Amino acid sequence: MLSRLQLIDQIKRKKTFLCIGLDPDIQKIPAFLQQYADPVFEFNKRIIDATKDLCVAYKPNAAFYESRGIKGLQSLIDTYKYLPKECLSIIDAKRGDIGNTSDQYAQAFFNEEASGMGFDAITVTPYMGNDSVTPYLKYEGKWVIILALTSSAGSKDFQYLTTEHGHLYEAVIQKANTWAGADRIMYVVGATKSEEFTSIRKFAPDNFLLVPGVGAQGGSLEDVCKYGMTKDCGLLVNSSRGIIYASNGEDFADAARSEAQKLQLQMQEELEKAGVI
Ligand SMILES: O=C(O)c1cc(=O)[nH]c(=O)n1[C@@H]1O[C@H](COP(=O)(O)O)[C@@H](O)[C@H]1O
Repeated sequence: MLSRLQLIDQIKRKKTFLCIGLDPDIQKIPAFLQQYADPVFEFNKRIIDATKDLCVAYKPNAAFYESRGIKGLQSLIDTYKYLPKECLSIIDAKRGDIGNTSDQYAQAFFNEEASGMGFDAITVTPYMGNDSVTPYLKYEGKWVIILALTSSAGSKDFQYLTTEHGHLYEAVIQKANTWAGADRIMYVVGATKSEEFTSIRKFAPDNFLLVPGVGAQGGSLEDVCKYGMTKDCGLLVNSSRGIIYASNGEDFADAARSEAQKLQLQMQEELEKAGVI
């Protein structure tokens, strides 16, 4: 469990708000790892060892594990257990279902005794509304990260629809911030949408935003910070492929470290510019 204060303290101490996405595609990880009993876990372990001082969060995306069946689930459990306790552990599961079903999803990812996994945070879709999200918020101290404005091109299909409360993504933020436990809600806003951060901050002045889309998807870290950073930082910026696949040779962990370091140095500059540190 990681409180808001602990998260902010870690950001200031490490001078970074980097979240590293652990999205290991078995086809893309270095071939020499195939000699290990669990190549995916070995890959993640080495990435984590090489980067843990440069980031404040790790985000395994469930798809990359579930696609490998039982073996993948074991890699995910072992990866969860290996994550440094000081870092925020986010399971990127993008779940959303009726309350009775969400209870089971929440147990799967939050209740370590039941499932072997006790992540600090989970990504969820808001489409089914309050009763689909409250089962996650019921877990004291856990974070719920709601999709608001995604980095995908398809975000324009629904998220920009006009409602009486502004665009749909703005209505989502206004509504979710009234729910019990809203102080433990973060929102996903894509780095590719930096021009929208100002309006998002009107409705979510204090919430942390999880921002994927720098690196492989081309979002600008500088713009995200310019429009989205708060006095407490308020941002977790994710990069997955840009870091974990920096090399597919034996030096992959060193290469991942140097990509993470580049982002950390830019983040330090932004934190200094904004007076956070
Ligand atoms: O919820 C997410 O993390 C997410 C939301 C979004 O709008 N866009 C997005 O790319 N993501 C995830 O963030 C990661 C981005 O990976 P890279 O593009 O490789 O850095 C992937 O795990 C995506 O599933």
